[in-house]
Amino acid sequence: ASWWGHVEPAAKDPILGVTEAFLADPSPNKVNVGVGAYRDDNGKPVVLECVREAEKRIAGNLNMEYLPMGGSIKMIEESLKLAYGDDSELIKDKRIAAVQALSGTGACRLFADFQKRFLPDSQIYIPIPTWANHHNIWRDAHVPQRTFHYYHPETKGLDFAAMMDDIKNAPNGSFFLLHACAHNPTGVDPSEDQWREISHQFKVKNHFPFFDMAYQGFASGDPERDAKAIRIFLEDGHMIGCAQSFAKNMGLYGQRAGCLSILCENEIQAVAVKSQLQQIARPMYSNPPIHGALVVSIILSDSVLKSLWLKEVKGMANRIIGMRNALRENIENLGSNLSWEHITNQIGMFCYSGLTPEQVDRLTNDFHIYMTRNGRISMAGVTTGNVGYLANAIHEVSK
Ligand SMILES: Cc1ncc(COP(=O)(O)O)c(CN[C@](O)(C(=O)O)[C@@H](O)C(=O)O)c1O
Repeated sequence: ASWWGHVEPAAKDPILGVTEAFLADPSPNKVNVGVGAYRDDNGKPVVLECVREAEKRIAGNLNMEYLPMGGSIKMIEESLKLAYGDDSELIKDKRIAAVQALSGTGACRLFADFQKRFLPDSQIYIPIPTWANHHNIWRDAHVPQRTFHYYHPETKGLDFAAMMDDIKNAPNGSFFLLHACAHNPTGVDPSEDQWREISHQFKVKNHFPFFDMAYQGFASGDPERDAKAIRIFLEDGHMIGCAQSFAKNMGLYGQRAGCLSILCENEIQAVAVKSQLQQIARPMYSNPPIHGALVVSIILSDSVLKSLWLKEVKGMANRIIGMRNALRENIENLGSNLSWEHITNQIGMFCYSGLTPEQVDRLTNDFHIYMTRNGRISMAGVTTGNVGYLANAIHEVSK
């Protein structure tokens, strides 16, 4: 008998499977608005100027040594300043346990495994809907999942009342997964006032907030503004966890550059927590990749390169905002009698269009347009060259 004859083919990943289907399509006017990867107005991937400059500085000073289990100290330092603030007292007081992670996915997984190991009876509340892979991550970490209301299908906005009910009704001291900005897949974020109410309720209930911040700078174009939710929670004294990614906002997708941080009561606790995070990493991948961490460190620690990065990330955000306006206008000009206001109300990489799975299938089969079946449109794939074609197809399948 064969060893692996019983192994079944895995189901297609709901997001990465769309990319595979797109690549396999020979049609010349195919459009990929599936995976959340930024494209320029020619539909091409972008390597930022600040990254190119960092690469020039690295070239010739090759270093292939192991990083420590916790990763690059410099990259961690710069990541924490981005998330917690340049002059954060918490950083000065060394209260943040932080390790370099394998991008945002790795940061979430490291946290989930840490949560399981040190609070084995805890569970986690995950928003409806959320990034598909969140469910896989906490499932594989064997942390039971609960859900909480987030998106309101009728208004295509936030279901704040239902969300607050779920927060109030959850057992005290529950873990909640929160998207810091640019919620995936809905593009719907709480307002600043709503974040303040959420933070207050989390204090009342002593809930634990775990922020997944995969798009800092990508939502509004301003990393400081996109960290507002985290800053509100920190001002209110919450102990938080935070997953950071440099995949989108620095275009380092394949470099797998990210950071996991856990705010502790004091330095002694932070040292203990960091040492345990390293013990989880060691048998998983031992230590993280060096190159992406070097690029991030060089850009964020050099004032000229950092301001170039800020300009470029704002440019990416602005192009997407421009495409939101263009897509909405194009569909409205075709005489659609549906409301498409949500396309410009929503923020970040994605538009939650409200198209049904069947309508999405028609977009793919009849128009060679690729998006996830939940109707999510990666706005980064929309260009001045394809926005008219996309609008027409959306109108055709939704009228
Ligand atoms: C909320 C959220 N958190 C974490 C990640 C992980 O990203 P990384 O590990 O590369 O830093 C993504 C990326 N999600 C996608 O953009 C997407 O939803 O299309 C895509 O990259 C993916 O992996 O699915 C995300 O949307």
